[in-house]
Amino acid sequence: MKAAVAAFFELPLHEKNKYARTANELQGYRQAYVVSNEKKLDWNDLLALIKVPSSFRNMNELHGIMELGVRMNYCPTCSRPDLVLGISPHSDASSITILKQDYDKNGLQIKHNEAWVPVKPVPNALVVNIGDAIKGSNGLYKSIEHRAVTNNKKSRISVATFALLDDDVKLKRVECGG
Ligand SMILES: O=C(O)CCC(=O)C(=O)O
Ligand SMILES: [Fe+2]
Repeated sequence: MKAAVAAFFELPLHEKNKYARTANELQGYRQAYVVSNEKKLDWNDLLALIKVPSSFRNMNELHGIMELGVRMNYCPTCSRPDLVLGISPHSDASSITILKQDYDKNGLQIKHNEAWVPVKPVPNALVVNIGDAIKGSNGLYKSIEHRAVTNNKKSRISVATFALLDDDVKLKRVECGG
């Protein structure tokens, strides 16, 4: 999978732009390389896809018709990683997110007690994050704020898969425990 994602991002820009995301579209390719004096901005390329696998069409009450969103991120090396972020701080709109990150590069950080804590990659392991939809339905779980940093030695690829809710689903509190 990583080789396929890398092969896409290594294509010349005019080839990648054949899949460019247009206005009002969530899917497609876009670049976000901007340096600003006021704010750290994103230093990455991304390709987003949204799919509704047929086996998910009669999903559960939480998701309605569940969509799977896949965001492939490519952060090239950056000579000034202090000036940019791979991906700015955010929480995911999903119920859960399953993230594959390069096992030999640090990048992902989560906010814990007001500090950014690196999530050390574990070979062959996936990171599972709780997203806003679970946070909204049950105060016990927190949708985690996270970001990705760049480095000046190696480019980094990550692939995040989001379990997304149908737009019409109303969030409600889930009772836990007994
Ligand atoms: O690159 C990472 O480790 C994080 C990716 C991420 O947060 C996202 O795509 O929503
Ligand atoms: Fe995220």
